[in-house]
This record gives sequence, structure tokens and C-alpha cells, in this order.
Amino acid sequence: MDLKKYVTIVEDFPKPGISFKDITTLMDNGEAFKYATDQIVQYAREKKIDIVVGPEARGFIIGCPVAYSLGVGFAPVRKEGKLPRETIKVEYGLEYGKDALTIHKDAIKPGQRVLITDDLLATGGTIEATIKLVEQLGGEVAGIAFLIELSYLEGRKRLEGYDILALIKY
Ligand SMILES: O=P(O)(O)OC[C@H]1O[C@H](OP(=O)(O)OP(=O)(O)O)[C@H](O)[C@@H]1O
Ligand SMILES: Nc1ncnc2[nH]cnc12
Repeated sequence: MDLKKYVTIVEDFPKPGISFKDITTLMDNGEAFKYATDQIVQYAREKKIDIVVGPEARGFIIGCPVAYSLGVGFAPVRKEGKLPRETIKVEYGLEYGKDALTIHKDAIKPGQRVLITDDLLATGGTIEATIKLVEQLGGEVAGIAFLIELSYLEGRKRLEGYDILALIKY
């Protein structure tokens, strides 16, 4: 299936100069969403994953159906101030901004094999921060899966040494 045809490109959103890749037109198509999810599930099975971790908000959309299908848990990474219990925090930069990400301290057990999921790899800041959170808790990043990679932003360079799956590339 050619997943790229389900992504809608919106120029100059949310700021001038950003070519926004809108995945809602992939998600609202049952066949395309299932196909994309199944591709990631297949990848995750080979990696023998114990838990899926995804950053808000779009990392949840990709990660939760994958975790459900694998029969493993999902641990949310959220922006600062959203998780109610004790957290650890990492600051990061975005293609269009700056923020901090947090995870509950007990979300991952030391030695667990983790799949990190997100909709899109841009500069890599979000996933670099997510990796730091997982590793600070003693998790092993066994794989990282995206729907989309913006190759021209070279985010992959920041994730050197990690195994990456990207279903659609620009
Ligand atoms: O590779 P990067 O440069 O870090 O950019 C990619 C991130 O940016 C978007 O999330 P955003 O922070 O806009 O939040 P959202 O998912 O809540 O819309 C996207 O969903 C990725 O998580
Ligand atoms: N160009 C882009 N399109 C969609 N989501 C993004 N997150 C960061 N950059 C993005």
C-alpha cells in the first residue's frame, strides 16, 4: 500500500516556512491506518519488545494500537506538568519551538526492551529526549518506529546507533 498518498501536506502551518505533514487523513482511513499499524507491529515482534513508549500527542496515536496488538503495555511521555506522580524530565528543541518532556519514574523497569513510537521524525529532538528518559530509567531502546521521516532535516543523525523504522519518507 502506498501510504504517502494518505498524508496531506499543509504549507506554512503552524508557522511560515513549515511544510506540515498531516496524518489525520491516514488515520481516518481504516485500511491505511491498519496497514501502517501492522507494519510497525511486525517490526516490533522481531525486536521482542516488552513495552511501547510514545511522546504526546501523536506518539500515542501510533503507539497505543501497536501495544494493544502486541499485548504489551504503553507508557506515555508527556509535556511538563501533565503526569500526576513522580517524574523525570528532559528539555528538548522542536522544528518549531522548545519544551520539556517527562515520564513517570516507575513507567519502565530496568532491562525492559522498549519500542519508541511517534508519527514523525523531524529534527529528532523529541525522540532524542524520549530516548534519554527511557535510558535514565534503565530501559533498552530496542527500536524506534515512525510513520514519517523528514529526511531533509537529518533527524536520523541525532539518533545514530539506534534501529529506526520509517514507513514514509520525504
Ligand atoms: O523531530 P522533532 O523536530 O522533535 O519533531 C517531531 C515532533 O513534533 C511533533 O510533535 P509536537 O511537539 O508538535 O506535538 P503534538 O504531537 O502534540 O502535536 C511530532 O508529532 C513529533 O513528536
Ligand atoms: N513538518 C512537520 N509536519 C508535521 N508534524 C511535525 N512535527 C515537526 N515538524 C512537523
